[in-house]
Amino acid sequence: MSDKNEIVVDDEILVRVEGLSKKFCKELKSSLWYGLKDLVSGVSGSSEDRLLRPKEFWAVKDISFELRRGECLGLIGHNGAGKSTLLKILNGLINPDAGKVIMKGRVGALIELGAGFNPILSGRENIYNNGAILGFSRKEIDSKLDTIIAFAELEEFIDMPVQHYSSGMKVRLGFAVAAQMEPDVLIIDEVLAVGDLGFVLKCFKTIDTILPNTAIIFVSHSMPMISRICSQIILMEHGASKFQGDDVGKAIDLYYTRFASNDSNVVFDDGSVVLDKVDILNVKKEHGLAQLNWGDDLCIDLSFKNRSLKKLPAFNITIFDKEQRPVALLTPNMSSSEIEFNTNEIRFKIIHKKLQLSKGIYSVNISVSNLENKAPFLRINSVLDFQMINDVETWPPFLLEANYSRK
Ligand SMILES: Nc1ncnc2c1ncn2[C@@H]1O[C@H](COP(=O)(O)OP(=O)(O)OP(=O)(O)O)[C@@H](O)[C@H]1O
Repeated sequence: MSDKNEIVVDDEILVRVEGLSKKFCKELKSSLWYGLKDLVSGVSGSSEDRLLRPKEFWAVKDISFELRRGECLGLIGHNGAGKSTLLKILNGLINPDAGKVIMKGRVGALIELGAGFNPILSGRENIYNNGAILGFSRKEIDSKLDTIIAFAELEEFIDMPVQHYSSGMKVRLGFAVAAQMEPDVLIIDEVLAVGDLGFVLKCFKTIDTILPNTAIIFVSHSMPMISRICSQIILMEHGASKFQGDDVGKAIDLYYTRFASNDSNVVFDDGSVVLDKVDILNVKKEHGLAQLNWGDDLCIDLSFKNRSLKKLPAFNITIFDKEQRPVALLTPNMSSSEIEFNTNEIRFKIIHKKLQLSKGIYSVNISVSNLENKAPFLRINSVLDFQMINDVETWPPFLLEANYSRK
């Protein structure tokens, strides 16, 4: 087996990770006992490292990747998938049980809110501390200080102890230090989500600026953010890689598919009408999920039991994307609409021709209300999910058909 020092990292590759694994124990008592046993027997590095003992599990399992300057790796996955643990190993905060990490150059990291800061020191003193850790001289930090403080927009509070900063202020300072110190490798965990929109936009602008000279590893649950900056993705599940590659759209689709559920949620119900059946017609289904090709007709079949309505109500069908943003409303019915309505049931089909929603998973909310005064009778969220299939990757919610012709 080759020794860690023998591996030659080619010039361009800034991060090389090989077969990285980390196990944790679910129970404190066993964890302490194993820790003691490992200390005594000095098993670190032995073949036993690859085996799980009772109550242990793999938080990170056999992860490998390479990253060059200008590349941004997105780590995505459900809560507890192992993303932060992987980042902490990369940043040297915890040791792996197996595998190797080779990093080149200066590593900037924004991992946990406030981590890397001494809470009793001021923002200014922390900038000097962090700069020194990154290998900058006092003179070099002096020359960057004003830019960092201005970027963090903390001029007024820079001499206040960091323990009194708000979450957003800590993130501003952390990102300003990490990004303005010209890192070769920049590691960013979920923390950006704490900043306000203005700061997040500023961070993205900075990431765009430094990316050509930096390798970035970025963890987020926000798929718009991931798709905005990442050139490759690892989708983690229970520590292992479920998908790895540069097809960012495919990775995000897979991520969303894991959260697709048929659980509907009644949010308002006065008992006057009951949903009996809802389905999408003329589609193929995979694992119960209706699949439409881009440009297909959307045809929803609906039946309600009528308990007490005397008049035809209004039906509002809203389509949401997987981030739960409303993307479209189907035009509500009018009193003249051809809906089968009687004292027992209400039945109809609702058709939208040539649906041009972008690739991805969507859910449908239904509300039934009084046609005249809009008073609600029934509202059900996520009454069904469907998936739009398309070869074309698009991030805006619609891919609208367009014809190009001579003037
Ligand atoms: N020090 C620790 N001791 C024991 N278990 C730990 C420790 N740190 C993390 N874990 C466990 O490892 C697993 C992975 O956690 P991790 O924080 O890496 O997940 P994550 O993908 O970053 O999740 P999230 O999206 O919630 O931030 C979880 O089951 C967590 O409980």
